[in-house]
Amino acid sequence: MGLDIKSVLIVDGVGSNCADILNSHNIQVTTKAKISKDELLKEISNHDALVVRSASQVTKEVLEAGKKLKVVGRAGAGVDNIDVAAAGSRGIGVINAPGANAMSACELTCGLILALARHVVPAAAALRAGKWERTQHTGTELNGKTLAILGLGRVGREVAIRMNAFGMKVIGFDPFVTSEQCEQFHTSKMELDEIWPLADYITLHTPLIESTRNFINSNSLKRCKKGVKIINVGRGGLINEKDFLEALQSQQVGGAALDVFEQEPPTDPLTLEIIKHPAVVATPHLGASTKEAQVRVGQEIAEQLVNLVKPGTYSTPLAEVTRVLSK
Ligand SMILES: O=C(O)[C@H](O)COP(=O)(O)O
Repeated sequence: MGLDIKSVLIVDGVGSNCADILNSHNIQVTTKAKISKDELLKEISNHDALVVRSASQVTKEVLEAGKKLKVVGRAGAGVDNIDVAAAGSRGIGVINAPGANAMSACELTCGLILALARHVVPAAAALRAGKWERTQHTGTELNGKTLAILGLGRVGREVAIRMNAFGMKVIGFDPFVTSEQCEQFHTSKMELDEIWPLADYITLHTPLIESTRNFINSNSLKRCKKGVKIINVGRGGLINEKDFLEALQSQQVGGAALDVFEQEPPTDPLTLEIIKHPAVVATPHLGASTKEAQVRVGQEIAEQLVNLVKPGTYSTPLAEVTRVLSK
């Protein structure tokens, strides 16, 4: 017997295919591309399930207001915007679509590494402003440089495969991946202490949890090569922004490409100073923002929800973050 899900609230601009699939199974859908915290608190009481991307914060308060709420679906990978523990203690399941946007996040990461190496963004901005600057934008080759990947999950290992093809030496850190597994994607597994002094580029692909918060801080940065380049398409909280700004100002960090921030959209003056720094390329959390990824995440979440109502309808496996649905 499946869950009784009659009405789903979909927010944060999740692809319309998600609603179409649910509708085709007679599940009612209310879609609000943008929703304020107050509106969410009010609206959630009418629904059995909620589908979000990263914009909405599914706090304990929201979960408590969801009197009928049985499931929260994350149309994407990271569940750091959902209070998973509070959901678990209320018997609310949390599901996600962990692999569905990995390729898009990987491709943005690779593009940003190339953009940093060849000064693409500042050179293009100068030319748009009418300045023909060639010597100022002499870059460096990636061939022979060392790329450190922190977090060798779905995104990290795809980045390893592609940047290896550019002739980069790929080293990586992930306590949950063995050296033998790393060999399959041409990566040398190392401890963090070994990685800092070797890396020319460091890219972050760990989830944001207590042990990874502020992973990049003054201590780690001072152990890096002067001029190290940092790419973050993971989560803003992985970098201590105060320490990072200081490292940019002292040129200890020689370049950075940042797609995610501690607060989104960013309003903190310190974050804004980082974004405006000439050595920084900043994008507005676009890692998963491709047509293909959005179709996949919308479909995966909708199919998982339908399977919870009518078990076995789709072959999509349940990506359950909380283990409460089966209780
Ligand atoms: O965790 C994720 O899946 C990515 O950061 C994408 O977030 P988004 O769905 O808000 O684009």
